[in-house]
Amino acid sequence: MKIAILGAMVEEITPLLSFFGNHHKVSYAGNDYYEAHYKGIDLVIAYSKIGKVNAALTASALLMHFGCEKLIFSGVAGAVSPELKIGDLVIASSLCQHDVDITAFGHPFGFIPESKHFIPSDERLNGVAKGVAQSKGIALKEGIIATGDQFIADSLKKEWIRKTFNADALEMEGASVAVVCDTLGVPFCVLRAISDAADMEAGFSFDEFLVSSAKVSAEFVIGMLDRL
Ligand SMILES: Nc1ncnc2c(CN3C[C@H](CSc4cnccn4)[C@@H](O)C3)c[nH]c12
Repeated sequence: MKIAILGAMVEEITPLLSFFGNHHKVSYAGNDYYEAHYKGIDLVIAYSKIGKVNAALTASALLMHFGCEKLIFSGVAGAVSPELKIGDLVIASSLCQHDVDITAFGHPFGFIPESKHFIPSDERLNGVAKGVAQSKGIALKEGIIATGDQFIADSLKKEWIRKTFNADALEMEGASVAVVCDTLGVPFCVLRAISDAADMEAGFSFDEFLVSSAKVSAEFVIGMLDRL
């Protein structure tokens, strides 16, 4: 089994590279891919750089060039649901693009013709995650994650996203990874730990909690590998 573990920022995969110490770096199409092995699983670990375009390119390379058969995204996110606090884990039930707007042609926000409005994650991978959460006594919220090419630091924008997409968390890469994996028929899940509340304090909160929240997500992903 060959599994991809993808982040957007180097901080999101650093805990993974530390854990899987014995890795081999392959540079390809503008990214560095780290190959490792863990309990009989071949791993390819990478970070895409920020945003939907970068994430789509790296996810495509992981599947089409490296032949990964499953993809797990690990990283941080802004909270939309008031239940979610810093460090809390959320796994996507489905993902959408909050910055897609062709409503002028009668389409709902986030909808592109011949595409899915909300892309569903793989139920089996999500089930593994829930099992890990239960066995470790960790809270894991399953909900809609909204993706867009904007760092949201504004309660009004955040509220619009919550109202328009019923989102529980937001970030900048998940839905594009979802489109790539769903289109290529590769099971995926998107796991994120909360780094901020996507409000006017978001920038400061993000800077303070990026590293610790990225570690929460990465450690959880490692726990999932033991159950795959
Ligand atoms: N409030 C929020 N809005 C949108 N996305 C997020 C995220 C998730 N990641 C972090 C990072 C922010 S941009 C970036 C740019 N420069 C430095 C650091 N981060 C981007 O990869 C998306 C956490 N909180 C978010």
